[in-house]
Amino acid sequence: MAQKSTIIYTKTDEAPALATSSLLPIVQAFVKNAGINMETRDISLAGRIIAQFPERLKDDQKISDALTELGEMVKEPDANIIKLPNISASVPQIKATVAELQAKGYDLPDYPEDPKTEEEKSVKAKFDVAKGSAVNPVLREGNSDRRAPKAVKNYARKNPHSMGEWKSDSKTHVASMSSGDFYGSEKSVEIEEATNYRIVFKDKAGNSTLLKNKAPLLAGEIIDGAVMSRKALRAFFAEQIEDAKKKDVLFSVHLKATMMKVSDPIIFGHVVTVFFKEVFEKHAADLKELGVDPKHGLGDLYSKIQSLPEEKRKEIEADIQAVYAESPELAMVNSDKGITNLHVPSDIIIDASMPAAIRSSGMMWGPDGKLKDMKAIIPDRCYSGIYEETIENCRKYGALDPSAMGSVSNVGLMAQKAEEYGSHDKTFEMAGDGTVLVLDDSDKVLIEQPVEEGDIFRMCQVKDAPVQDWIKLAVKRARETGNPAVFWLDKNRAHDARLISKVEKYLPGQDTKGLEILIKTPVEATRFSLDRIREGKDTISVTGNVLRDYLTDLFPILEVGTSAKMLSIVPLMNGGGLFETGAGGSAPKHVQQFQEEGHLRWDSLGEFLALAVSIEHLGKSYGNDKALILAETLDKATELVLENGKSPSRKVNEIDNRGSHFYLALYWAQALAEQDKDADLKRIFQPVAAEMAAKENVIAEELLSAQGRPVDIGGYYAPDEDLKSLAMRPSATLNAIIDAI
Ligand SMILES: NC(=O)C1=CN([C@@H]2O[C@H](COP(=O)(O)OP(=O)(O)OC[C@H]3O[C@@H](n4cnc5c(N)ncnc54)[C@H](OP(=O)(O)O)[C@@H]3O)[C@@H](O)[C@H]2O)C=CC1
Ligand SMILES: O=C(O)CCC(=O)C(=O)O
Ligand SMILES: [Mg+2]
Repeated sequence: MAQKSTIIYTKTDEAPALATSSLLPIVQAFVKNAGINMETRDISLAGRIIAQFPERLKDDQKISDALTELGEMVKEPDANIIKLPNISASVPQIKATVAELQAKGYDLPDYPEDPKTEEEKSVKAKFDVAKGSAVNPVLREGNSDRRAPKAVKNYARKNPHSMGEWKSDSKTHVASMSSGDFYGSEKSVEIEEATNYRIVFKDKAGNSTLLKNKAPLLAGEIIDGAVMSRKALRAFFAEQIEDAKKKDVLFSVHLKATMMKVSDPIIFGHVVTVFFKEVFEKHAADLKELGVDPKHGLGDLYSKIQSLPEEKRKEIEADIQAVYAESPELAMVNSDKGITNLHVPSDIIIDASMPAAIRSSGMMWGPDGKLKDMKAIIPDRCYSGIYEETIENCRKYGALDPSAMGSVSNVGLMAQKAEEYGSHDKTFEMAGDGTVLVLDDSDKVLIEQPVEEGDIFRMCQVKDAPVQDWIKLAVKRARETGNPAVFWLDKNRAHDARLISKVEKYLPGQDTKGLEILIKTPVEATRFSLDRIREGKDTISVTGNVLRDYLTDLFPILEVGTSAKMLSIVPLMNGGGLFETGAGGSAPKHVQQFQEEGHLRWDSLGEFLALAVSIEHLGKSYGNDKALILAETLDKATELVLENGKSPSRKVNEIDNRGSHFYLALYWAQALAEQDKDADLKRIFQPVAAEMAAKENVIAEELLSAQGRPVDIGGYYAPDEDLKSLAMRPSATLNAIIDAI
C-alpha cells in the first residue's frame, strides 16, 4: 500500500544512481518538514537480478522484488513515484552484472546462453524478467505527457547549445526496406466482445505448435499481427552494404534492442552476420562451438574467441580485418577503442542515436575518429520516415536554430503495455515455414500470417481505456496551451487506421471548441511540426508508444540540447502519479568520465522538475499546503540554477553534478526563507539559507577539489554504497548543514 505522505524515489543505475547519492539526502532533509517521507526502491539491474534468486543468497544479500511491488502500487490512487532512468539490459550487460555480483560473493548462476535442461530454462526465465526494458512497461499504468518547461526553453533560447551546420550536399540518408517488413505485412482487428486469444503456428504438414497460451482480450481492444521476413531483411542488408560503399558513407544501424527485446536483437544478429558473412561462414563450426551469438554483437564474438588457441584466434581476427578492408566504413560508438556500431546492440539505441547524428550535421564518427556522412539503416518503415523527413528538412533549410525555434511536446499512448513496446511475450522467431494464427475462444481466426523459417512474427495490443485516456489528455494539453495537437497516424497502416477510427469516435465526446486538432501521417506531421518550429511556433505531437519514445529525444535534443531537461509526467489511470525524470537514459559515458577523472557531468534537471511536480501532486491530493510551498520554491530554485549557470559543465575541474545540487539547495533554502505563506518553513530555512550563503565559497571549493583524479566506487553495476556516498558527498561543510536540518 502506498502511504499518503510517501514519495517513492527509485534507485537505478549508472549516472542517475550516482547523482541520487548526492541529491536524495538534500531532498529528504527539505521535504521532511512538510511531513513527506521519501523512500527508495531498488529497481537497478543488479537489484532486479538479485531479487530473482533469493533461495541462493544469504539473508544480508537478499533484496525484495521492488519492481513487482511498484507494479502493484501504480494501480493505487495514492501512488506517487519518481522514476529515474534505469538500464534496459542487453545480454552482455546482464553477464557483466552477474560476474560483478559473483565476485562480490553472491552465489548467482551464470546466464544460460543456450538452456537445455529444465533447470537452465528456469534460470534463464528469471534473468529474462530483468532483461531489456523490464521496468518501464510495468510502471507505466498511464499515458505520457512530456514537454520542455518554459524556463528550460527560455534558457535554451538565451543560451543556445551548439548545433552542427547542415550542407545541402550532405550524403546522409535513411534506408528502409521496401517490402517484407512489419509495415508492409501488418494486419489489425478490433475485438468486439471480450474473449481470449492464443497464438498457434501451423507448419506446411499441418502440425500445430502452441506459441502462446490463452490470454485475455477486452472489448474494444485493437490487436495487430505483422511479420519481418528473414530473407527480405538479409537481402536488404546486403544491398545497403554495397550501396554504402558505393556512396562512400558510413554504414550505421539504428534499432531499439532494449525495448524491442525479442525482435530487434534478432534483426541486429542478421546485420552482423550479413556484414561479416565470410567470417561467420568460414568459421561456422568454431563459432558455434564457442557459443557465439550474433544477436549480442561483434563484441560477443571478440570476447569468446579469446579462449581459442592463439593461431585460430589470429586467423579469425585476420578474417574480420579482411572484411573491414572490403566493406564500407562502419559508424563508431567509440573510435579510440575500436568499438563499432555492430559491437553491442544496447549501444545503438535509435531514440538517442539518430537525434545525436542529426544534431552533428547528420554525421557520425568514423573509424578514423572523424565525423562523416552516414547511411542510417532503419529496416522497418513504420517510423523511419520521420528521420528521413527531418534530414531532408535540414538539408534543405539548414540546421535548426535553438535560439529561435519553437517546441514540439508529446502526448504518448503508453498505458498498459501499449503497442510494440508490450509485444515481447507475443513475438516469435519462426522455426519453419507455415502460418501463424491468432485464434479466439471459439477458434475464430483473428489474424493469419504466412511465415517462412526465421521470420519474426509479432503481435501487439492496445486496450480501449488507454486510448480514450490518451485522446482526453491530448485535448487537455491543447486546451491548456492553445497549441495545435497533431495525431501522428498513418491511414495506410492497418493499426493506425483502426486508431484513427477510435480518434474519430471519441473526439466528439470531448470539448474541442476552438482547438486545432489534426490527424497527419508521421511524415506529414514531421514536416508540419518542423515548418512551425522554424517559425518559432509550438505544436503538440500526439503519438503511439514508439513515436512517443523517438520524438521525446528527437525534439528535445534539437531544441534544448538534451532530453534530460524534459518534464515527463505519467498521470496514472487510477489517479496516482508517476513522475519520470527527463526522457533520456542512464548515460554510461558519464560514469566512465566520473571513474577516470572524478567529474560527473550528469544534469539532474529532470529530477528537479519531476520532484517539483511530484511534491505538488502530493500537496494537491492531500491538502498539504507545506508541500505546495516546497514545490513552488523548488521550481524557483531550479530556474535560478539555470539562470545563474549552475548546471554541470562537461569538463573536469568545473562545476559538476554535485555542485549543481549544492546551488539547488542554496536557492531552495533561500526561496523558503523569503516566502511568507508558511512561518514554520520560513523559520526552519532562514538559518539554513544564511549558513549556506555564508559558506558558499568553502563548499564550492570542497566540491571542486574532489575532482581531477580517478574515483573508485567499488563496482559498476553494484557499487559500494558507502564509497559511492563518500564520492558523491565530498563537502563536509555542506553535509553538516544538510544533516542538521
Ligand atoms: N527512461 C529510461 O529508463 C530510459 C533508459 N534508457 C537506458 O539508458 C541506457 C543508455 O541509453 P542511451 O541510448 O545511451 O541514452 P542516454 O540518454 O543515456 O545517453 C545519451 C546521451 O544523452 C546525454 N544525456 C542523457 N541524460 C543526460 C543527463 N541527465 N545530463 C546530461 N546529459 C545527458 C549524454 O550526452 P553526452 O554524452 O554528450 O554528455 C548521453 O551520453 C540504456 O541502458 C537504455 O536502455 C534509455 C532511455 C530511457
Ligand atoms: O525502457 C526503456 O528501455 C527506454 C525508455 C525510453 O527510451 C523512453 O521512454 O523514452
Ligand atoms: Mg526514449
